[in-house]
Amino acid sequence: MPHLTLDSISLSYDGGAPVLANVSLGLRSGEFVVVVGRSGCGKTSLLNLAAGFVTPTSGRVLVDDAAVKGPGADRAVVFQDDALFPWLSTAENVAFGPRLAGIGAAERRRIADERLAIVGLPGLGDRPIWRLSGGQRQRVGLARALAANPTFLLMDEPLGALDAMTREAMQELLLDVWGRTQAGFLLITHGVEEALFLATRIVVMAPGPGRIVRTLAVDFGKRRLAGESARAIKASADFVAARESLLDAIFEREAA
Ligand SMILES: Nc1ncnc2c1ncn2[C@@H]1O[C@H](COP(=O)(O)OP(=O)(O)OP(=O)(O)O)[C@@H](O)[C@H]1O
Repeated sequence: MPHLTLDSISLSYDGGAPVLANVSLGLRSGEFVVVVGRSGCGKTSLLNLAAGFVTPTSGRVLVDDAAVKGPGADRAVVFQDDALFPWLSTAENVAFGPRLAGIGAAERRRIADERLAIVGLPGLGDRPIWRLSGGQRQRVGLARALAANPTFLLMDEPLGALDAMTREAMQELLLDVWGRTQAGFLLITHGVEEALFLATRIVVMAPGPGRIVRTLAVDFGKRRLAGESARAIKASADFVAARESLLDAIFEREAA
């Protein structure tokens, strides 16, 4: 099974103080790993290492057994800012990667339409980007990431700019897409409930220097995909207990 590995990573930018110290993290196909932690603990740096945008000061980033030397089509990235091209149509945005890969117009359109259907925007391919809502634009960003059939999907606060209701709908969509693709998902969020609802594994980081302080296996997302309602899951005693435990870990509170 394909796996992405961060092995004993340390990172300093430009010879400065260490931002990450001895961080090890694995991501396999079919896993949904969510990284949480206070501002500045190095979450985005971790994702940028996995994406190949940043090189570690020491340690190794591997896909299977091969060293990552830069960005690759196997690792798609979705940012908070959807970063769409306003001068291209929705379908052209989705099929931007396939266009760079030299795929012809008809096949590009087929890929775009299929990915738009997966993210719940069937038939919107011809719409200009400026006529989409914020939530729709974020879906297009997700569809674009899916266009390359990535093995790993790396997401940095993808829902952070959305209003609460759109965000909840997008959480459901992410679960659905994860369930269909069985890619390995790595997501950074400041939302504790979001982390619990989506993850198969939650990784808690702490700053000074950035490091992993706790790892938590959860199955609320799997329960949702098995048909339990989101409301029932979030109101359940085990969800509430897991939320408290996660908050303790993030804010280093002692258990009462
Ligand atoms: N390109 C860079 N050059 C120098 N320092 C950087 C760079 N990127 C991040 N840093 C520093 O590294 C530390 C970790 O930043 P990072 O963005 O990885 O944390 P984060 O946990 O994602 O933060 P937030 O939750 O606020 O987004 C911070 O002190 C930040 O100022």
